[in-house]
Amino acid sequence: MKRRDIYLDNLPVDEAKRRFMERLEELGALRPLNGEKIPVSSSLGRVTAGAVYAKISSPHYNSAAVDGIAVRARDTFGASETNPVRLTKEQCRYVDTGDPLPDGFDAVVMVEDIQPLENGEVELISAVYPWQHVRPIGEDIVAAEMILPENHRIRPQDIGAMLAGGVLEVEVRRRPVVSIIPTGTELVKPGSPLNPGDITEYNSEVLKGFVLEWGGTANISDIKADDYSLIRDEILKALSTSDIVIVNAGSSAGSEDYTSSIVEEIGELLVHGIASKPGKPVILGIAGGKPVIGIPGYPVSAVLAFDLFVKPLVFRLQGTLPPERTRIKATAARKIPSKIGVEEYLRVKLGDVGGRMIATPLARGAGVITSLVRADGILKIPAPLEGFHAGEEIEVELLREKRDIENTVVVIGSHDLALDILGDHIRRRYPHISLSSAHVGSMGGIMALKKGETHGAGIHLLDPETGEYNIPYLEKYLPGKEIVLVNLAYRDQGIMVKKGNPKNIKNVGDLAREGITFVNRQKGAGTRLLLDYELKKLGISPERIMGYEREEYTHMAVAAAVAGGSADAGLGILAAANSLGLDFIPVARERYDLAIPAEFMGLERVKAMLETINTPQFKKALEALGGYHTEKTGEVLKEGRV
Ligand SMILES: Nc1nc2c(c(=O)[nH]1)N[C@H]1C(S)=C(S)[C@@H](COP(=O)(O)OP(=O)(O)OC[C@H]3O[C@@H](n4cnc5c(N)ncnc54)[C@H](O)[C@@H]3O)O[C@H]1N2
Ligand code: MOO
Repeated sequence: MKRRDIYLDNLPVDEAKRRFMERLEELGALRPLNGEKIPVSSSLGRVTAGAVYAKISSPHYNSAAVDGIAVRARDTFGASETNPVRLTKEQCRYVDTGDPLPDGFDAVVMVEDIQPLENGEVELISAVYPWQHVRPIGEDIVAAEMILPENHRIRPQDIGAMLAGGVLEVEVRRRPVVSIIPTGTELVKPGSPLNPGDITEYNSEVLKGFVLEWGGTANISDIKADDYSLIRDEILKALSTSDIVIVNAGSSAGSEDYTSSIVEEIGELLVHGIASKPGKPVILGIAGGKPVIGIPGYPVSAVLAFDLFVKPLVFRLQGTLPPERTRIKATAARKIPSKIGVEEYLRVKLGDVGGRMIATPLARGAGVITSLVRADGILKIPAPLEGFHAGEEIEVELLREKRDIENTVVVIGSHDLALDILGDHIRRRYPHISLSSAHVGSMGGIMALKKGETHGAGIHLLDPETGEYNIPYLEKYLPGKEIVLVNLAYRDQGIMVKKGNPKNIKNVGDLAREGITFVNRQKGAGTRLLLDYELKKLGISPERIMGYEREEYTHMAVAAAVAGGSADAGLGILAAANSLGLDFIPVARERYDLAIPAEFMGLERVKAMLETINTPQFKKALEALGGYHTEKTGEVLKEGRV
């Protein structure tokens, strides 16, 4: 009979860590690994397994520190401008920087400070003291002196010091070996044809990448199906060849989640389940004196749990501690709710706007690996908190350099592929500048402008009264604010339907037909306002559209819903339809603008953005998407107080 594992614990993260580390410590499993001798020239990044001592002194002879003449200091005593001292040929020798100091000499005078005379003699107008401008034996390193202590991560300058000290080989800690076992009957190797239910196995490569960054090595085993004895045998094999064993997935409460029972059978199960989100179903155990860790299957959970529990081990086995991430203070852009009793790790985007660091949360789903790709930082919400209010000060751990964030222009508002292309083109022209765009709809963009949280808003808001785009909304919501309104493009909006238009949808009116399911955009999205405007013109009430309430946040998400078959139609841009092979029924040509507060126009990153918008390369790339029109692209449509 299949046994279903139920979580044993819901331990606070710190408590789980303490329990695990203390037991490993008791067993001696955290002792730094033994050393191995390797050439100094390939020791970069490795950790010394013992102190390193110099074999020779550096310099190993007394050497001239400058170009000039070697002298005996006492011969120069008393020299002054009014009483120059004359040295004979025997009393001086010309030397270059680095030359050995000739026998019997004890100082060097810089070539600039001597007055050569015709007969080979020289005149000095100031005295020198003994050993002036001489690098004596051992100035840098004295033979037998300690160059590096034990447990020191070797840097380029350390390599220089060792080689100068005559050390050619160094004893470094063996790299910790981490075995990673991907499990799951649904998993297939990257590149395999994908049938419904198949999942591309990529966690192991992500985890391996981290192990390498941390100084270890990783072995990835073949994918193991969800089978108790297969997984157990693989763990036993891995224990004999590695220092840490990771089982990926199968850590939750599913009927095929065996890891915790296996750990109980072959060793000691210390923790199953922590009060963290993501990362909850972690398994911490020990077998054969080595850590065996069950890491959740969802990619973000996997990365987080790996960071919490495996990173410290990889560093400890090398005799070091993990580096700490930089923390900065930021302001929460919106309310960030969180469940009490669970420590939450939220990925956030950061924007440096008007002197404040603004943090906007990214998608929370544990399966959204791109939230980690896009994240600038991690916000840890402590278990006792219910989250944060909008505007509250929070502390964020940086995943990117602060300088890169400070060189990022923030555009919040409606989603448009043109922004992705713009970001790419800005980076081509200015490698140090990036564009970060958050997709909250046109109205969300205007609100972000109002709150001073963005350098620009991407908007396409049609005023149903006047038929005018954007300006009436700026006047209404940002009265008196100095704004520069720049056109990004005109674009075709239309109904996206499956290839061949199987439901024969011809216009907006058809969306209300029996049997048609629709997928909408979120409230405040310009595309949704356009739909409402078109429906109103036709006198169709939204309730008649099946799926009007279903909201997606981007054109691509709407296109994906249509391509995936969960909706028959959705409103969006031609480029989104094209990219997923959908048919497109044009509805309107609309104006998509960037609204930029005048106060930001002087910023280098904003200037770089506006300059890039005006390049022929950018316009050409936009046109190539299909459905974009660039006649007005880059044109300032309004400037000044609205
Ligand atoms: N009834 C409950 N179900 C679940 C709970 C719960 O508390 N009660 N917790 C959820 C949480 S939280 C997580 S996290 C997941 C993790 O469960 P597992 O560790 O058992 O992982 P799987 O269910 O096997 O996989 C989850 C997901 O990730 C994909 N996956 C797995 N391995 C890989 C890999 N190597 N590369 C890429 N993707 C991978 C897998 O196919 C699934 O889609 O459990 C919840 N369930
Ligand atoms: O805790 Mo799971 O790890 O949320 O996704």
